[in-house]
Amino acid sequence: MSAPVKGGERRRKIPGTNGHTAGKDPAEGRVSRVSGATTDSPGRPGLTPPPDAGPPVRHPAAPAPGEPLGAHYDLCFGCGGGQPHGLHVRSYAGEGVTVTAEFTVQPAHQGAPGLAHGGILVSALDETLGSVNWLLQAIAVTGRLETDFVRPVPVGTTLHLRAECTAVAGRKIYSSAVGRIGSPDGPVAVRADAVFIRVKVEHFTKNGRPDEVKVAMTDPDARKVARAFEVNP
Ligand SMILES: CCCCCCCCCC(=O)SCCNC(=O)CCNC(=O)[C@H](O)C(C)(C)COP(=O)(O)OP(=O)(O)OC[C@H]1O[C@@H](n2cnc3c(N)ncnc32)[C@H](O)[C@@H]1OP(=O)(O)O
Repeated sequence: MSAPVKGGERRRKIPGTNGHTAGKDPAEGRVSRVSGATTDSPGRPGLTPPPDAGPPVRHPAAPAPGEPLGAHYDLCFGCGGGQPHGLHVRSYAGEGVTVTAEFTVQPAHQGAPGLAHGGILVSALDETLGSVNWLLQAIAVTGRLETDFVRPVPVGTTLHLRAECTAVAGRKIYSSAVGRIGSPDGPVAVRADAVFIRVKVEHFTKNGRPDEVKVAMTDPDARKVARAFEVNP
């Protein structure tokens, strides 16, 4: 199912495309799968923006490029400081509607001996992609996330992630991300495309634990609260 591509990296063969991805990966300087070939299933909402999608617009109140985004919730597995075995992803606003992030693989994150578990890598991608929504000042949850695992990631590696919003259509926010080993220019280990769906705070109070949402909303860090719950579409 995979076709070899440059540098020994492999990409999924996309049905009907002769194995080539038509799109440009923002981190690779080519057209993204999101805007090019589709992996969408018939009758299922997918990762290809519809024709009426527009470019993402960075919100005027978005943090400046280089500014750390911090955690949106202390107990978040991806970014929270209160999860001993969490990922402790550190993310930073980038130019435009982009985010960079770093995640160091710990022994608690292993799948095979000495190597990161694939689900952990997806979580790091999800966290980074989710942080991009803050630059739109949008509260959104992951609807769909598709990942290519390109290289194994050893324990102790710092994964350098970069995510970019590529399109917005109504409540749908389309983004892509890449994770590189050891440095922002290192070899690609993982890539992902995702669609996030804007939600209101009721998504968390109705589906989660309302009392804990209330407590989180009293956090003295007003920016954290706004990022997590208060910026509504
Ligand atoms: C708070 C700060 C966060 C910072 C970073 C966090 C990083 C981590 C992010 C996460 O991991 S979030 C947790 C994982 N995700 C979830 O738990 C979401 C679970 N799913 C849902 O709650 C609902 O399915 C969802 C809110 C996504 C959609 O339900 P709705 O009833 O609100 O939407 P609806 O079904 O009416 O669909 C709205 C639009 O989204 C589209 N859509 C919905 N689900 C989709 C999907 N799965 N894939 C693609 N598109 C989807 C749908 O086709 C439609 O498009 P159109 O407007 O064009 O008609």
